[in-house]
Amino acid sequence: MDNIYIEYNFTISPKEPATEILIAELGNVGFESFVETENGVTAYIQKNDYKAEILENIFILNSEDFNIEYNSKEIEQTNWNAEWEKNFKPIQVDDLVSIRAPFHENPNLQYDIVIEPKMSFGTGHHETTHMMVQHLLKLNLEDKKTLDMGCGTGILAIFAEMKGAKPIDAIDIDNWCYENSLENVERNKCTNISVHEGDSSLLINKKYDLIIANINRNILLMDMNIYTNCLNEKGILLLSGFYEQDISTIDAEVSKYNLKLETFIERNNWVALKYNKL
Ligand SMILES: C[S@@+](CC[C@H](N)C(=O)[O-])C[C@H]1O[C@@H](n2cnc3c(N)ncnc32)[C@H](O)[C@@H]1O
Repeated sequence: MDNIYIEYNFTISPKEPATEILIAELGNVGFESFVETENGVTAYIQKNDYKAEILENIFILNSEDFNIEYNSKEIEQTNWNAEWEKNFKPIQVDDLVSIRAPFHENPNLQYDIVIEPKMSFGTGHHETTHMMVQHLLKLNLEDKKTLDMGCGTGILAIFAEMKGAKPIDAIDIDNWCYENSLENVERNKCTNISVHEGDSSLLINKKYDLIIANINRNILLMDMNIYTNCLNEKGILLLSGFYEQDISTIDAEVSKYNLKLETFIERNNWVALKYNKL
């Protein structure tokens, strides 16, 4: 019985950011693994963990902003790791950074990030993560007190430490991401990162030289006053998780707090913005 799984194929439109939300929800109800597909995601749950409420949860997720449909089938699981290895391809950013799973060969670039994402977001495959790594690459992070808000797998905090940032707080609202970040921090032998489970309520009386927040448009707009309040003078704020057409709304909000947009990167209509505090 243990190796009988139910495979769910979800079709999600538009695909982002609903895929991320769905993966987090499915993780909470016992799904074990996820493979992103062209139109959504395929997720697996052991048959003996399956409960009828799962379908209700998925139904609740449908909203005016996105639509999720699915079909499911029972499968006999043979070698899950082999499936995983087939589907998680290593990533390279600007020929300087490699992001890979422990079972991939090290391509020996300047920076080598090893991530076992399991159910968390943050393998470098997504445009937003890729662009945040590109921004970080260009910065001098030596001894910069850093916050990675919405850390997912911990990838950006880990890269910030590799570039000399310290101390670093990595925060995620999701318990799975918290656990996964702890594992990845250890896997990359990082010693300057504290991982916390929670949200912006953890930021009272905190101060940083650099804040990295790859979350989504609505959370960023909602919490911007708190993030910017934590930023030291001349500090840097990197934001991603939204589309090019959202720049004016985000910029109107961030500009209220004495920050100036210096530059941005765009990739497949996703953007990552760099702000300086005046
Ligand atoms: C787009 S992922 C980014 C992951 C990683 N930082 C990266 O760049 O690949 C966004 C993360 O933000 C987390 N998140 C969502 N809302 C949050 C909130 N209000 N406070 C903190 N984290 C949040 C999600 O659980 C998710 O792991």
